[in-house]
Order: sequence, then C-alpha cells, then structure tokens
Amino acid sequence: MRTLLSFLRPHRGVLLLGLVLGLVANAANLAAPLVTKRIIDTLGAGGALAGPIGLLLGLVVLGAGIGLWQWMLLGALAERVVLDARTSIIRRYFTVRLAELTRRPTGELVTRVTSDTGLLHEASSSIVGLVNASIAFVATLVLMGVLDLVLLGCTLAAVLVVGGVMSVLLPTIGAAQRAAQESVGRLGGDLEGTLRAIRTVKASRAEERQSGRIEAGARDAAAHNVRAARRAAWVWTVSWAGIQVAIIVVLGVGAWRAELGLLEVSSLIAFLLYAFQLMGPIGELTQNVTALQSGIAAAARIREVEAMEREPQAAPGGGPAPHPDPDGPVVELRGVTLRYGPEGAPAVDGVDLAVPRRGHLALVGPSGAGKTSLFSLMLRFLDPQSGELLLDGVPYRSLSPAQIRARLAYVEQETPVVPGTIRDNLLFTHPDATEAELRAALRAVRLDGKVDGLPGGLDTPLGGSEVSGGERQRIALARAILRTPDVLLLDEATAQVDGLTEAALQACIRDRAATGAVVTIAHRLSTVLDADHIVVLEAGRIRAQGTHATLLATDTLYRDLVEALRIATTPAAVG
Ligand SMILES: Nc1ncnc2c1ncn2[C@@H]1O[C@H](COP(=O)(O)OP(=O)(O)OP(=O)(O)O)[C@@H](O)[C@H]1O
Repeated sequence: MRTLLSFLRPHRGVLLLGLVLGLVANAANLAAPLVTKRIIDTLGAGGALAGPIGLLLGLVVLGAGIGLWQWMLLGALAERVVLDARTSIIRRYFTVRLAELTRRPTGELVTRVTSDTGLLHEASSSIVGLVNASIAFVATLVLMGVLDLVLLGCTLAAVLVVGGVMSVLLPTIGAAQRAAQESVGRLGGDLEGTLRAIRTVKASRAEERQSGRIEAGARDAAAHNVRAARRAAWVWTVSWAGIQVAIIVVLGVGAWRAELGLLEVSSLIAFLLYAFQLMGPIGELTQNVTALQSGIAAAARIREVEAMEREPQAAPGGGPAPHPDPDGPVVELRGVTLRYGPEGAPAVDGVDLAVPRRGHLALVGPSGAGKTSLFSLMLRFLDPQSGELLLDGVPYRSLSPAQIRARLAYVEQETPVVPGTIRDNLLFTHPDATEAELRAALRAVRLDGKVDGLPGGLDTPLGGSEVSGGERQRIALARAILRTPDVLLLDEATAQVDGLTEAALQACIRDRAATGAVVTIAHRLSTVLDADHIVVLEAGRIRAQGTHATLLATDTLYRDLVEALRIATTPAAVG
C-alpha cells in the first residue's frame, strides 16, 4: 500500500480534484430522489411542476457532466502513474548491481515492467473511487434514515449480510490475484529463456514438451484468475440479490406503513429510489477494493525491484589518479578473493596480478578456473570480499564504476549486438564518434567491404540474418576498438571462428597491444601464442605464469591446455 501511495503522492493535487468532483457528482445524484419527492408532493398539492422538474434535469446534467470530467481526469492520472512506475523500474534496472539482474530470469524482469505496472492503472483511481463510494454509501443511508428509520433498519440488515460476504471473500480474491501475477512472472521467465534457446529446442524435438511446460504457467495464472473471478461473481450476486430482497421488503413494509398513515407515499418512493441507488456505491466499493488489491500485489512486486541494490558510487574525495606512474601497471589485483555465495569454494582465491600498461596478457585455465570472474572484477561488475583492485594505483572503491569502465573496453564471449543498426552498435560506447572513426574501426576488423556491399550500409538493422555470427563478433570488436581503450578485455568466442574473423582478431590484438593493454581469455591457440605474458589459472588461483616457451617447459597443466587448444583449433584436427 505504501508503494502504491508513493506512486500517487506526486499527483495528490489531481487526486484531490478528482475526489471533490466525485463528491459533487454524488451530491447531485443524492439530491435527485428528494427532488422527485418534491415533484410528487407538488403534484398532490396541485402546484406548478416546471420548477422541480427543471431542477431534477439540472441535477442530472450536472451529475453527468462532473462524472465525465472526473472519469477523464482519473483515467489520465492512472496512465501517468503507470508511466512513472515503468520509468522508475526501467531506470532502476540500469543502475543496479549486475548480480541483481542475472540471478532472476530476464522474462520475469520484463513482466514487472509490462504487466505488473499495468495493474496500477485501475488501482490508482480506485482510492478516489473508494472514498467517493464510501461517502455516497454513508450519505445514502443517512438520507434514508431521514425519510424513515424502520425502512432503514430493513436496508441495514441486507447491508450487513452483503458486508459479511464481502469481508470473507474479498481478501481471498486478492490472494488469488497475487498468485496469478506470480504465475505470469514465471511464465515470462520460462518463455524468454526458451525462445532464446529455440534452436536447441527444435533440434531436440522438444517443442511439445517445452510449450507444455510454459503453458502450465499460463494455466496456473488462469486457474488463479478463475478462482478470483468466481469469488467476485459471488460477491456481486450476493450484493445484488441482497439489495433486491431489501427493496422488496422495503416495498412491503413501506406500503403497510403508508396504509397505516405512518409514512407518506412520496417518502416511500424517494426511499425506494435511494435503495436502488445503493447498488452503485456497493458495486463501486467491491470493484475498487478488488482493483486496489491487485494494485497492492503489483506494487509489492515493483517494490522488490526498488529494493535491488544499486551499483556502488565513488568514495568521497576519490577520483582518477592525476599523474599515473607511466611504468606502473594500469590495473592491479592485490590478494583478491571473490565468492558468489557464503558457502562454497571461492571463484577467485587470493589472486595477485598486474596488468602492464602495454602488451598482451592471456588468461588460460580449465573451465571454472575463474577467468570470467576475474573480468567481472576488473569491470567492477562484482566487488571482492577481500583484497583490492587498483586502476593507475587508485583503489577501485574510490572510483565509480563509470570512471573505471570509461578506461576499459570489453568484448563479451557471446558478442551480443544491441537492438538497432550496425551504426547504432558501433556508436554504442562512443555516441560522438565521427564517420571517419567508424570507417577506421570497420577497416581494422576487415568489415568495411562487407558493410559497403549491404544495401542499407551502416544503417542495416542487425535483427536480420544478413550479418553472420563471425561478422557480429567483428562488429563487437569494432565497437570496442573505436577509440583505443587503455585496457581491452576480450573474452574470446569458444565457437569455431572463421579465418577472416580470426585474422582480424589477431591483427587487432597486436595493434592495440602495441599502444595499450590487452587482456584476453584465450580459447584459441593462435591467441595464446601471440601473448606477451600468459597466466595459468586453476581453481581460482594463479598456478603459473610466464611466456609460452617457459610455461611449456615447466607446467604440465599448461602443456595439457595447449594440447587441447591445438586439437580444438588446428584445421588438420577439425578436418
Ligand atoms: N553467477 C554465479 N553464481 C555462482 N557461482 C558462479 C557464478 N559465476 C561463476 N560461478 C562459479 O565460479 C567459478 C568460476 O567461474 P568462471 O565463470 O569465472 O570460470 P571460467 O574460468 O570463466 O570458466 P569457463 O571457461 O567455463 O567460462 C565456477 O566454479 C563457477 O561455477
């Protein structure tokens, strides 16, 4: 509820106006039966009817006009609340720690922006609706009491039955809606993950199985929603029937009292009109409580996003080194230990490593040795539990992640391209790069001819299949080297790389290593042979380091790794 209110707080002026409009519309509606009574009384006394009928018409027009204004006002407000919630979640996603996002399925994160926020729409105006309906409800009962207390007693008995049913069923409707929203979240997560692996799904002939699994999430959501709908139907039916019975009882008791001369017929008619009107606030209360409950459930899921931990900021007084030592390492790790959880072995265990300002440093090691984790630390996607990292001799903790990342360029193993054209992708890190810089980068990765040959050139969207996997890798590389970075971190693709891409990679690494630092997670023999310095990692520790020749002579694990790379990457072995 607090989260929901926090989304409404900036719009409290509009909410207040909506509330006032609702009250005026209510007053107009509530006055109508009394004016009707006056018309009947005037009719009995033989007076002029034009005045009261004109008043009644005026009240109807006023009520309708103000109701329309309130409807449009609250509709626009609801959309603004949804927009605010969506904007806030999207911004939060891009400022939180990477681990907060990677530990949840992507599709589930998406449903929070798309479907959960949508539920705030109804909920945001439901607060005004609830206040309005409650006031209308109480005011109707008061006016009924003014007309006849005995008939009010009959009505209150029906209201108590309706209230009892609501208090039992409404909370269970809320619980069912919450469960449905969670199922939709799971469905989003499963669907996104499966679509991402669609080739494997098809190759494994698992379409039926997998769609069945995902449909289970949809069925689950439907089952919860059906339960909520059934209960809502009960609430409606009982309220409707309760009031109808009350009206019949009021009619019977009222007629009897009128016969005894205890009640005017005009008062009975006015009372019956109020009894019919009572359905409005009761229906509104039910609807608004239901909308509010689903809004509160959605707000709870949105609140979880707001509780995600943000990336750290630079320590006060920190900042980049004004005069870095030209002979010192650009990045340095001192006794760095990283664990992913409180239990289990460290992924990086007491590592000391200096990345020289120039040259090519290759990381090799068996799977799970901690190579990717070292990159995550250098990019400050993660902070170590002990030890420290330094950039130009300045501890990472006194720098912001943005200050650190501005000095590094990173090519992921899976070389993802971002949505958009080739140009969008190349400009992604440096949006201000010139056309000449784009051309130079494309030339460096030997992609200039290919791009010139595309009908859309640089503006070809990357969604289609005109650009192959190897070409995508080269686009990712071109993006990283567009402006020569101080440190190029390159997680080599494990998949077979075509000859042209391999040659482009080698040339780029050599070029950048001549002027800056290149750190590779080497999966190819040619990259290892090319490195100036090789670090062998095993179980999170540095096992050995040196040149290819010395390691080959001294380290058995290195010899085995090189042998494996030779088998994996030499054409003879492949052929
Ligand atoms: N997000 C994570 N949560 C928990 N454990 C993780 C996570 N990422 C990595 N690990 C664990 O940390 C250890 C090091 O993993 P890392 O990915 O750094 O190794 P790697 O050398 O890059 O392996 P590969 O060559 O297979 O990519 C492994 O035991 C791995 O299971």
